[in-house]
Amino acid sequence: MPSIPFAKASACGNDFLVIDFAHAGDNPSELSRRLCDRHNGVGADGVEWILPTSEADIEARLINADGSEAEVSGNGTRCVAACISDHTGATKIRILTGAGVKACELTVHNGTSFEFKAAMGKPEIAGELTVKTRHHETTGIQLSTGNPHFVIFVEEFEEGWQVLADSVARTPHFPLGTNIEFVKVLDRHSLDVRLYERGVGETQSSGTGSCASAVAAIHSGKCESPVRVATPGGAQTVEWSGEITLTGPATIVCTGEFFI
Ligand SMILES: N[C@@H](CCC[C@H](N)C(=O)O)C(=O)O
Repeated sequence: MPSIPFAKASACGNDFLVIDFAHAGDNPSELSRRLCDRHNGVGADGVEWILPTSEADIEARLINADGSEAEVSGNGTRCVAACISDHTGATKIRILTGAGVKACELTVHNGTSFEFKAAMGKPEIAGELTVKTRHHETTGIQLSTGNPHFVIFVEEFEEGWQVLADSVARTPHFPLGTNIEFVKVLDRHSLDVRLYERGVGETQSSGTGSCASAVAAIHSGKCESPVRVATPGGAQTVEWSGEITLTGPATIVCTGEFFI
């Protein structure tokens, strides 16, 4: 039976399959959709397809659960780093993504659980934007942390926030789509965040989303670096002074074979 070997890893509940690109076949987008299907596949928020490169230790190409390609994932990059470290014992891993090389440094290791501090580059802050949808007018901060984000500060997470996020992301303001973060400021160094990701929907956590939330909070004077970003799946720490660094866990959950 032809099959594809995979590793599944989770970073604060944001789960990824890490697979050699040699198995991607001629339609990686369709294959990723099948693999990520939570009922008929392995189940994941995305696939990190890995391949050799001369520019870093490894290249990782991210395909979201819906088959769309994304520039980078903060959590997915740490999941790749965990798999590489598990195989080679390396403690410093440079990963080429669609948003440049991300350097990951191992900070904690216990069995199949890892923690890395990753250099995530410089954010590009487009600024405040008001988006009108059928029933709402929503103001947020539009920025890129390698991929697109729209950060909305809220007092409380209102019921149905996922529906609002979906309709905001579909407006013409975001021709390439966007990830949406609803952000509650807890104090000068901590946030509570809910995430609605491009190509996935609601997720437990997001690395680039945590970076975007912290950068938007610091930029608008609500917080100071470092910022602890709590999400339903767990917490990560974001530091920002020029470059962003992101510290968080990644656990290898299982390995297996997907029958094609
Ligand atoms: N969960 C990720 C972001 C994954 C990519 C995103 N869905 C997009 O399309 O930009 C993270 O941890 O950063």
